[in-house]
Amino acid sequence: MCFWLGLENMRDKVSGAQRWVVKIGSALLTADGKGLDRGAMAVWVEQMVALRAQGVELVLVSSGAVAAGMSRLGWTARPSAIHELQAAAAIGQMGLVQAWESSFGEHGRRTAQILLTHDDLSDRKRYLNARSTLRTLVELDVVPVINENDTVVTDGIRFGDNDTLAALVANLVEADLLVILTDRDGMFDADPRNNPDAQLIHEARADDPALDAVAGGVGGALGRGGMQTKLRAARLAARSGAHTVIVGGAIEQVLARLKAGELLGTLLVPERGMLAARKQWLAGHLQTRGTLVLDDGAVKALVSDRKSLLPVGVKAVQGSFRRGEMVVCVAPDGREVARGLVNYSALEAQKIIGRPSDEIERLLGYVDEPELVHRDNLILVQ
Ligand SMILES: Nc1ncnc2c1ncn2[C@@H]1O[C@H](COP(=O)(O)OP(=O)(O)O)[C@@H](O)[C@H]1O
Ligand SMILES: N[C@@H](CCC(=O)OP(=O)(O)O)C(=O)O
Repeated sequence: MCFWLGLENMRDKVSGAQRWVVKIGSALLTADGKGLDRGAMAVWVEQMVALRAQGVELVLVSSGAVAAGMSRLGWTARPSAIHELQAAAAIGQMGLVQAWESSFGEHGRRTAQILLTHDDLSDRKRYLNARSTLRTLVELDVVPVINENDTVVTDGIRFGDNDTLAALVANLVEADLLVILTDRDGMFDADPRNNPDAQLIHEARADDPALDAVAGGVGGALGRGGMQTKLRAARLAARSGAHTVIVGGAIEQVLARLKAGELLGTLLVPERGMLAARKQWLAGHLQTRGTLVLDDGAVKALVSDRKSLLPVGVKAVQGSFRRGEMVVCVAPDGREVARGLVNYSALEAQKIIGRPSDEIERLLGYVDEPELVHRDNLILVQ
């Protein structure tokens, strides 16, 4: 079976990527169940700090809470009772974030803990809230360390779904690259545990149906998802135009070498570019809930200058919508010019339209964003 795309410039997409989501699985982080592998963590941190110094924005998705908790509790076998796994995750999460915090701290870097669920990211309002927190953290030069909130959902600990969570995070922060570090060198054309002759797949299209057959098996003793969830994650990340690399976390200087354009692991390529993918996602998925009537200046700012919509350029608000819902933007003559995800509810929007953004705090008592609709969340009607 041959997946080689023969596209030499594909690795440029990896080395040129400006925003990376790096996901590290339990199998790697916990040295086969003997607690957190702090030495390995320090080596990845060193590389992530170097990437940051080269201008790469980083978000880390770290598994390992259950495994770290099991080791703190002295449990040698993974329990099957979900409530025990949840308790282990709650205990282990403390050690996990402490370890990342102190390791990044040695390089003068700060970290922040974010616990998310898939449901959080399918709810429009929570999606925008998570997005603005993460954007702000990245702007503040802090590395967000994300795990699933295992106390309130159990999919992650049942199915090893942190791969999917990492892909959803890649969509959320509009990453151009998702790097999934695992205990194998990448995706092989058969499960290497049972097939010693299995060959590493270097490159493939994320949507190639032939990959389903090779990613069939489930994961190891600590990790749970195996290649299946990694492939699903790559496909999800591809929906917002991100490339995915599945690669061995133990490979020496793995992140630094990927940045240098070296051919490591398995590169899964999206079918569409980032902007086209995001606009298609916006266009396809949402019902509209209201209308914003713009003045001529705002129409020009959106259509000719490709800017965000600020409250100052809106003359009227129609309909009833909440933060995160889709609204239609019309010109003074009623012609639709764009649609997008709105940052404020209809009631809030009523209070801030026609006003400069620096007055939002005085008018509402808080500020979510200076824009009413951010240009990344806006599709122009051609
Ligand atoms: N085609 C394949 N190529 C590589 N690994 C595979 C494949 N199919 C199944 N696997 C298994 O997936 C495991 C990695 O997944 P998992 O245990 O969930 O790790 P992680 O904790 O890193 O998410 C590997 O150890 C490997 O045995
Ligand atoms: N939230 C869980 C992650 C579940 C899991 O097994 O994920 P992974 O090792 O990435 O396949 C934990 O931190 O233990």
